[in-house]
Amino acid sequence: MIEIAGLKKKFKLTKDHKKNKVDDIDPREDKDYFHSVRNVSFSCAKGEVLGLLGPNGAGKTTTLRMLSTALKPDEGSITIAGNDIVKKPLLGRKSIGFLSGSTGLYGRLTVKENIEYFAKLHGMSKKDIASRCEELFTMLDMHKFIDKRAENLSTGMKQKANIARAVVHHPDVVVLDEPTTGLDIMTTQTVINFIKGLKEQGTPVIFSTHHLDEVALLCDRVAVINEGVSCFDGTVDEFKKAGNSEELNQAFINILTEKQDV
Ligand SMILES: Nc1ncnc2c1ncn2[C@@H]1O[C@H](COP(=O)(O)OP(=O)(O)OP(=O)(O)O)[C@@H](O)[C@H]1O
Repeated sequence: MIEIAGLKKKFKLTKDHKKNKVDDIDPREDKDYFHSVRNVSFSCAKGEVLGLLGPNGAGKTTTLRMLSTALKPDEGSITIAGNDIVKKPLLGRKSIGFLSGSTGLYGRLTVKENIEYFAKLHGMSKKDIASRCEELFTMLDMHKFIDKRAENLSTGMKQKANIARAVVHHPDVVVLDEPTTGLDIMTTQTVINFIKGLKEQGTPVIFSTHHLDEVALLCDRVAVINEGVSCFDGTVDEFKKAGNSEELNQAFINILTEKQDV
């Protein structure tokens, strides 16, 4: 179980930003700071998949980077099995498997060498590394390219390898930032099946997406962020009810625009 409560994160504005400021000021901007995340709360229990939704710039990536401990929240708590990982970031790094757009691989190493290397960094034994790699290479359909250098991979192969890297240490919670963006249909399906597999194993999964068909296929819960503030957290059925539509895209638009009587 992971519980996120009252997260806030602001960034100091640079001189360049202030200089290039346009008239249409974002409500999240004050004199010196941009308040990317102003009040975000949601939770995801064992065996649940949560879809994190929001328009471009809503604060999803900033929120997920706080869950990964890459960013320290200004306020709020992130609790996994009773431990606040904001206060215990090392424990957080162990507990969370995080995939972001900038998750990287060493180009000169093969895929297998990369995954083994990150497993070693997590202190896994040789035996555990061998069995975990075999499991992940099968789940993510990677066997055909595990001996290729990472610098020679296609976008889809790279993403699968990055996912394997993110979860190699059996994290308690898996957090994926737009895991299917830019992938072809076959690779998207493999990633969707992989998330289903994590769910079956009881691992809570939180992923951000702009694709509501993925929410329909995978999610038990939905959290919506708009301009850095949580505006919905509940089950998929509650989401449809709150958005007054059986159709997820329409429910999402209605929740954002509060036209819930449409
Ligand atoms: N380091 C930073 N300094 C200033 N502003 C930032 C910084 N990082 C993010 N922001 C701003 O915070 C807001 C939220 O960004 P974030 O990347 O979290 O949004 P998002 O919901 O993931 O968007 P998208 O769906 O487009 O990926 C954006 O307006 C962004 O420009």
